[in-house]
Amino acid sequence: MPVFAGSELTCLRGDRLVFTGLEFRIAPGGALVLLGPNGSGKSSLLRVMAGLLKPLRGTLGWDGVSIADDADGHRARVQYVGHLDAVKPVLTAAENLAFWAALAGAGDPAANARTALDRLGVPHIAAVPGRYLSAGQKRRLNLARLLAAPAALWLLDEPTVALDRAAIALFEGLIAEHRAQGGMVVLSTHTDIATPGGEALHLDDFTPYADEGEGDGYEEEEGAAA
Ligand SMILES: Nc1ncnc2c1ncn2[C@@H]1O[C@H](COP(=O)(O)OP(=O)(O)OP(=O)(O)O)[C@@H](O)[C@H]1O
Repeated sequence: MPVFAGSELTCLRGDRLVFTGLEFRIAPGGALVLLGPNGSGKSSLLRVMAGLLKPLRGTLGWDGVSIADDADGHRARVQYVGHLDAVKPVLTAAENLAFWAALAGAGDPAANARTALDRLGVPHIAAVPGRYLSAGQKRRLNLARLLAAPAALWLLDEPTVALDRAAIALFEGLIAEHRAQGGMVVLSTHTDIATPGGEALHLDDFTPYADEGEGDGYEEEEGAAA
């Protein structure tokens, strides 16, 4: 059974030490909920977990194999939904999803796209260009990626922002289904998202003391986007 784990993780953004000595472990069917105030490092940790940001120190492993030694394998098992929109404005909702499905190697990307939009309760937006979608519709479209391009590990940055109550309930059902099939979920949130049996990880438990950093701590990373 694969286990996704991080050990002694330290993260630097610009010249700011965001967290240090962070540990986590997640098994098939598991859920990890990242909690903490603004700026405590939830998005940074998700990006580290996705392999998009290199930790300053520490290791990440999947089934005992270092992610650093198997970047392609890790990319294939991860679906990362950040809070910046990944919706291409000139493509329709269905084309956006089919693009993601094709990238993940789906046999019939258009069919995956249709099914995913149905499951997210928005089949009617299939032919609507991304630029005309409402904030909540865009969010549903981003989450539909999880179904159109399936992956074992879902990494979700504030996934319920802009969602209405019905969509949140629907999304909680999708998480439960994914976990029941052995999938894993890590998500950050400032609200309650039902993840029965999930574990909470409080980022502020790993915040270094102020004098451990250097400078003003707000120097931007080279070529980085949060
Ligand atoms: N590209 C960047 N360059 C420099 N510093 C950054 C960059 N991105 C984030 N940071 C800093 O890293 C720290 C952690 O930010 P992060 O976005 O991970 O926090 P968060 O817990 O997700 O916050 P929120 O709850 O507001 O979304 C913050 O102090 C932020 O200013």
